[in-house]
Amino acid sequence: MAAAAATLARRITRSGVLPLCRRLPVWGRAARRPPGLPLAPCRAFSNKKIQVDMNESSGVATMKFKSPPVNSLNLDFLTEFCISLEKLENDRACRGIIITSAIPKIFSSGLDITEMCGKSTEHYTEFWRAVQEMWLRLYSSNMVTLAVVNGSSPAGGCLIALSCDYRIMADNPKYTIGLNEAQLGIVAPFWFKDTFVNVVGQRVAERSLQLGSLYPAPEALKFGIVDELVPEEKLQEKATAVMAQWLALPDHARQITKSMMRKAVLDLLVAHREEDIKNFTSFVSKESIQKSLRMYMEMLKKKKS
Ligand SMILES: CC/C=C\CCC/C=C/C(=O)SCCNC(=O)CCNC(=O)[C@H](O)C(C)(C)COP(=O)(O)OP(=O)(O)OC[C@H]1O[C@@H](n2cnc3c(N)ncnc32)[C@H](O)[C@@H]1OP(=O)(O)O
Repeated sequence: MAAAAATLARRITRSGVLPLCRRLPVWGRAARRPPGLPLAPCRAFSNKKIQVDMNESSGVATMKFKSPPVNSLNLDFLTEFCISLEKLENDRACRGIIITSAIPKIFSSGLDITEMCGKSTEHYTEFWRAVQEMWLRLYSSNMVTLAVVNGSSPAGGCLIALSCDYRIMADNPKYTIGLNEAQLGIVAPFWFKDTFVNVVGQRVAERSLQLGSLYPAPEALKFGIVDELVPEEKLQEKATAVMAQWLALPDHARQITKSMMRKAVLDLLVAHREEDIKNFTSFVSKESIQKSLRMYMEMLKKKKS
């Protein structure tokens, strides 16, 4: 796993996001199975933290986060995420992915705060490169990406949802979503901000980022952070229907449009990747930031007692 991560990191450092030519638009890739053949069975691959099920007849994979207690995004998780995404991206049968959680009430708690506390500069560098890599791959994916947010989704968890093409959230006001970095005394990086702006617009993004707002599901819908609320027991049915609607179009037109809409934001991180890593490592290494993060973790633990 570590070797695979290193290879991924090396590749991205050398050439930026996977070149578009490798992700050429293809008309209805999954629809190429010769008519009359029996439906292919589902294929699955599972690592420690993410379960992936590929339905070959629909061309849709489901990626389920299963990293208790709260699907926090640590280095191992991020590495698995990138490897799974690369496998699916290279699978000509796969046209869409549904990203969801197997942990009740939690989609993802965001970046693992322990990865940003009391570690070395080398560790922060490796961790941040993996965070960048996850976003670059997901945001630039040629597949239709659908987030099924079936629980709370702060910060990095929200970024995953925002990076998808469409977001369905469970209709439960106890579940919250948003970029709450300011509440931790840290700052959402420019590409988190740009992704957010591309979804909700400048005004909502600015206010939400300054306040570090976490929105209960109904408010998240009101501000456009998610596209639809669905009763929890209907999420799967709805996801299948939404995916079918997106996949009814020729891939190439959708893919080129998506690339056109997202290219500027992706290019910016690719061009400033090393600078962004330096910013992160020097910011997170400051004693004042370490103190804020420690206090936040303590607050999380106290909340229980
Ligand atoms: C220049 C740029 C600089 C910096 C940019 C950095 C950008 C950062 C992005 C991020 O994603 S930061 C992370 C933000 N995440 C949060 O604020 C979420 C915090 N967690 C929660 O709010 C809740 O835990 C919850 C997700 C709503 C779940 O609540 P629940 O009551 O179900 O669980 P509990 O709080 O008891 O947590 C269980 C267990 O998990 C630990 N935990 C929770 N979140 C994290 C996390 N993000 N990282 C690491 N650990 C986390 C929590 O402490 C508990 O641990 P314990 O069992 O040992 O007490």
